[in-house]
Amino acid sequence: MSDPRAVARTVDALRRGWPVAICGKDGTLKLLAIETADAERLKTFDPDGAAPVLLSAGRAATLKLANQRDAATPDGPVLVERVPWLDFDIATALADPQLDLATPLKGPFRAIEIDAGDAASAALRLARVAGLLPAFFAIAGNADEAITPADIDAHEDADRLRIVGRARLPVAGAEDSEIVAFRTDEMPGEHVALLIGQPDGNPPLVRLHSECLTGDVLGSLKCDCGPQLQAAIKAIEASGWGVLLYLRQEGRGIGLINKLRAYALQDQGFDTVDANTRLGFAVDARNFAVAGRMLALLGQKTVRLLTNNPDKVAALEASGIAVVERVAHKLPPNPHNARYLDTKRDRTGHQL
Ligand SMILES: Nc1nc2c(ncn2[C@@H]2O[C@H](COP(=O)(O)OP(=O)(O)OP(=O)(O)O)[C@@H](O)[C@H]2O)c(=O)[nH]1
Ligand SMILES: [Zn+2]
Repeated sequence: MSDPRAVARTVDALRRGWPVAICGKDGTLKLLAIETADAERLKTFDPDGAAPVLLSAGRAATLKLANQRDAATPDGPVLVERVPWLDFDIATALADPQLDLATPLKGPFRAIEIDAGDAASAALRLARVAGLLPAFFAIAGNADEAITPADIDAHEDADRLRIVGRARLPVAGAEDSEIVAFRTDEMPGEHVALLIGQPDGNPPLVRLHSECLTGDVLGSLKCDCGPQLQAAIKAIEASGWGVLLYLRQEGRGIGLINKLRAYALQDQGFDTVDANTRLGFAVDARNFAVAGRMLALLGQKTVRLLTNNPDKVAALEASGIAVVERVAHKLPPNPHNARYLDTKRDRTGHQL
């Protein structure tokens, strides 16, 4: 029986810099997240200084470790051999690509075989759930308390979402609106839907908006999120009726802090795609099954979708929602987001 609450406890431990353990199909790994560790914690966790460093394939590629990996798992996690000079500071530099320009890495680093590959892959997923850099000290061996990869999957299971509250919410541009809030028992993020207007027999116009604190709240010009959010409310209102889903998937699912790390890499010249990859994340880590579940709970299984992103259409369809029309949602560029929009068009298949 998988236990999603165990993941909540594990995420909490990771963020406090405490060791955790994952028991996979092929072995158990005891893990210490590098981001929240320090030299003293490392000494307690690994008195012999022998724990290898677990990194993502994307980070390993930057470190030129990719070609040393087991050919059977080209996208899998990478384990870096621990040698005496690989101390806490060097491990931190391995973990965080923001430091690459300031502290050119020494090396040579050597990738070694991973026995507990299932647990290692799960550890990288867990880092994303915790909003941490995907980099750990990892020791193979037994642990008293360990979560399983299935626990992590259950933690993200959209089917566990339910409606927990609703109220009338007139908003600027759409006075006849109702807000509906969703959550699971385990996840801290509370997704909301704004139901705009009244059903008129036609499929609702639906917008899936992913949280962007910088764009939605602070008016960041680096992306198009803020204007897209406001324009979506207006477009739905003008169409008669529809639903805006506000999904708590900040930074395309990697969390605010990791998105800001991606921004720092963008300041160094990398685009939005390469920044995510260099940090060790997928280009898009969002789970749109969440949106499918929310629409199903609202009784809307057939929609018109406001998006330029064909992946959103495909993902909604895969979660059982019929998308009868894609409606373009383009906003004029500004000097700060022109490159971001070009990258969306050229590298992530957005129809712009
Ligand atoms: N990781 C990362 N996330 C970003 C970046 N810029 C914006 N975001 C996030 O991207 C999400 C918005 O997604 P977009 O890719 O802009 O657009 P989309 O939702 O895929 O597509 P549309 O429906 O066509 O707008 C929000 O969660 C933002 O926080 C970035 O440079 N890096
Ligand atoms: Zn944004």
